Amino acid sequence: MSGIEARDLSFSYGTKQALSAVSFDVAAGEFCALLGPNGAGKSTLFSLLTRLFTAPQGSIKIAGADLATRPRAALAQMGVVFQQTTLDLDLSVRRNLSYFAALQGIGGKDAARRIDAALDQLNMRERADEKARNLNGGHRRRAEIARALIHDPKVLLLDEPTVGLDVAARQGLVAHVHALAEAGLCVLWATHLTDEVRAEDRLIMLDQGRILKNGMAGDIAAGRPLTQVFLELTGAAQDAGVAL
Ligand SMILES: Nc1ncnc2c1ncn2[C@@H]1O[C@H](COP(=O)(O)OP(=O)(O)OP(=O)(O)O)[C@@H](O)[C@H]1O
Repeated sequence: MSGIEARDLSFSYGTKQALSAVSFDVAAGEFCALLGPNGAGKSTLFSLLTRLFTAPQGSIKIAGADLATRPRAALAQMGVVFQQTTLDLDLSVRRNLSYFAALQGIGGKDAARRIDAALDQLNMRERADEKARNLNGGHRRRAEIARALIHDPKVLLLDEPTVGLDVAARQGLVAHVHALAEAGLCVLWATHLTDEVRAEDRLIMLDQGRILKNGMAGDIAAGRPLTQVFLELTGAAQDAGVAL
């Protein structure tokens, strides 16, 4: 399998159980929304998938490579966009990308070709020579996604990448990343916003460290507004004192 295979993942912070027996697959060419309210366990799951934390039990395969026993091979197939921006704001977009390429052992003409290709995929080539500081939030995010694609990964992980963006920039980013999945990439997109999920996406609904639903978003919504289904299933509306 060329995407993500996660089996029986659990994780605790001391006595606080953040994930319980989480298993799922995301295939190549799939856009999978990982939807969960605050505290659901999305960031913890990302930390396990990116090997920031070691899973005490269960297993993770990235493009067929086991993260525990073949970490280099697994991480080489992974592009990651973290919740907090990690661009150097004083450098141009191109320079940010070329530093990342150098870290991956990619240089010279090969790096230049890959950087142009990645920027084209995000429609960012025209901005290549602008300082990251001068870009708006949406363009900074697109530059970060381009950077995550330079080494040509098979899997792209994004942890709530639209936080702080206005509606137009959010929609633009969602559309760009869907296009990447349509081109064959396996995408895992963590969010707590139901309007970022399309009916044809895979949807994994996470709450209190457990998977509540895993299937096609349209099937899970079953003709009802996804927001309402999500609020009912997670009990979030009740917690917030909102009548549905
Ligand atoms: N360092 C930590 N120490 C103790 N508990 C933690 C720690 N980090 C997270 N938790 C708890 O683990 C659970 C899962 O948190 P996590 O950050 O993974 O959720 P999340 O879905 O990413 O939430 P958000 O959308 O708010 O970022 C929560 O109950 C959280 O309070």
